[in-house]
Amino acid sequence: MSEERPAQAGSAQAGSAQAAQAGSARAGSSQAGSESGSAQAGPRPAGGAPELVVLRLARPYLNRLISAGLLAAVTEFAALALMATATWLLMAAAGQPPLDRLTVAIVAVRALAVSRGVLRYTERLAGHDAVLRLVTDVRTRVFATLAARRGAPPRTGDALSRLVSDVEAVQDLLLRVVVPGAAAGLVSVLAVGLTALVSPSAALVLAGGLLVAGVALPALATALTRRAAAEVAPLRGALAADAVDLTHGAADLAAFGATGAALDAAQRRARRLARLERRLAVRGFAVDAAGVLVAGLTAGAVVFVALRAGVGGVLVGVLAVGTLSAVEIALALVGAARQWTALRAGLARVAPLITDTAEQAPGTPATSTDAPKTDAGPAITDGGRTGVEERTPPEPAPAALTTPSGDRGGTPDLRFDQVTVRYRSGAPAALDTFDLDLPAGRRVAVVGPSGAGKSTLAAVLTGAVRPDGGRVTLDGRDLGTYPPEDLPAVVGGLLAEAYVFHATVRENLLLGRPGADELALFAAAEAAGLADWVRDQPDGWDTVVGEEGAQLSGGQRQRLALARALLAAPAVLVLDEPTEGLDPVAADEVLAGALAAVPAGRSVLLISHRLSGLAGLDEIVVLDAGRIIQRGRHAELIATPGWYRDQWTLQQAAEHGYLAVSG
Ligand SMILES: Nc1ncnc2c1ncn2[C@@H]1O[C@H](COP(=O)(O)OP(=O)(O)OP(=O)(O)O)[C@@H](O)[C@H]1O
Repeated sequence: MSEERPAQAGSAQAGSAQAAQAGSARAGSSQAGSESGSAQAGPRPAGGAPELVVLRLARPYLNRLISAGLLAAVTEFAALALMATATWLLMAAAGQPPLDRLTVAIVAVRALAVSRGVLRYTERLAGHDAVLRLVTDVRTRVFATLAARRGAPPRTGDALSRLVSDVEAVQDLLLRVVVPGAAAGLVSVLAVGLTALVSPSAALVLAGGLLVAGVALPALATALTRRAAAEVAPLRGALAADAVDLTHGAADLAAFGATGAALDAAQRRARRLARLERRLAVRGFAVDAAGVLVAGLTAGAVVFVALRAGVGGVLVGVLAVGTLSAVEIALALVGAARQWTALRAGLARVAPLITDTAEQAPGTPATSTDAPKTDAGPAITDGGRTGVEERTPPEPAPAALTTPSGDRGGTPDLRFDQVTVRYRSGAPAALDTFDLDLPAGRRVAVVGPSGAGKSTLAAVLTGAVRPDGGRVTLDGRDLGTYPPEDLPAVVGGLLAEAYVFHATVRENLLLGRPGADELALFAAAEAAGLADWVRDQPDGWDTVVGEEGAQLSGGQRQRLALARALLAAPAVLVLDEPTEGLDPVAADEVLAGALAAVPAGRSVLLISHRLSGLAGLDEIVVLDAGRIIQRGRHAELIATPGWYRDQWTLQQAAEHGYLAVSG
């Protein structure tokens, strides 16, 4: 079966060229390495091969590691000696010799059987003692490097994966590869030496068998599994990152109708991982079976040669069993090689973080291994359809926000009819018999104190919360009867605390309208007050915004989320606190820009705790504890005693001073 290339996996996962690019970068960063015959997942760290970087770090614990290796060798040798002695005892006893001739062997069998357990325990103790000390050092270094990369931190899922599974690769390298490998090598040499004392020709045959078991088969195992194994660790990292996006960004994915695509991408990745792991297991078992065959053939050949050399019957039996035992010990190298192959990608990911600590200054962009762009999730866009390649955005041509390409029909009339929402039975209603008409083209604001039920209204509209009573209809059709995938095109927009994905600005915007052209992107960014910032970035639309938009200011994050909602341009646009985190002047500008950008004929439901900028709206509804306590236009409401007028006065005073209000 031919190996699938990571890039192909990426394209399959995301179903588009752009996603393939991101997917291959995320899931297959090791491709280059594997193609060039190396299983590394990224560039070679400054300190050389990843294994050498790790082993160099192990220097302070060298004595402990050597002790562990020697104890492992003695343990294996004790096992071999036990088998050989027990065979001699059984075969010699068959001849019914005087008991005193067997005494030494009987005592030896007992001593070896007991000591094997004790030795194994001591070896494990010594090995783990050294390795756990080393792993603590490695974790500290990795953590320090990740923490220092404030300029371009890796994703939470990815960082977690590095801290946990990749660092465990260091542990496994020593405990499962280096120590048992060294022990197997040492015991093999001893076994050949002892056999040579009995029959040099049998020793030669044994040496041949041991070379096949300890060198040829491990090399075969490495060759058969290297490429698949190199893809597994980055895929696991990508899946961890998917989990972060799918959980933290669930509401936004749903609001833009992208949940299915994101889930599909994650599932494709999970299936790819399962396929690779199955392939690794099948090839691994095949090599194991070949190992058993080699053991049998070597034992047969040793017996044949020993008999021809005139070795006595009892000793031939000892040689046969000893050979089986020795080859089995050498076969541990196959397991070590497989482990090594599986560990290499993880080691390659962790090694730069060990060597980086000193060099990586805070704020320094990450190296290509960690370039956030490579980690950007392909699942959030259905990209590859923009055709926009320029690194620096050009000056935008004047453009109005256009609606998405598909004809969605006219704007439907939205109606809330006695809607009641209760999050828990017995708890006060978050929305209590709420009524609202939003005919096509109308613009309504819902305001009210914290906890009044404003965001609950948005949640009902996006289908995230189902009413306990009453109806929400679009052109008379119950909202609940719309397929979830159709709803975002009709009603949606900016949710409270919108999630910004660790991807480029472009990819974040395209979540709103996959395939939007650059003109549309600019129009939305302009309306949200983000375009100047994009133009100032060296990477323009390809600027990576960091996990949850960490590399943006709070205001920029909000503008990005607003631009995405404006780009989506559903028939009924919901804007939940669109100016949250902006200063009053910027908030007024952005709100005015956003409302002006909504095409005529589309409806707007604006949710806000800020009352500035609402004068042009058709209606303002004041909510308190889920109930409507006031409604009317801005001019009417500030002329009427009540919550709205009080709040307006307070907010104006806070923003402009009491003199401005009284004047
Ligand atoms: N997921 C939830 N589970 C339980 N109760 C909730 C949940 N979401 C909101 N509530 C409750 O419903 C009521 C209305 O909350 P909602 O978030 O709609 O208010 P809000 O007007 O948007 O407030 P704010 O302006 O502070 O965001 C509150 O009492 C809140 O505690």
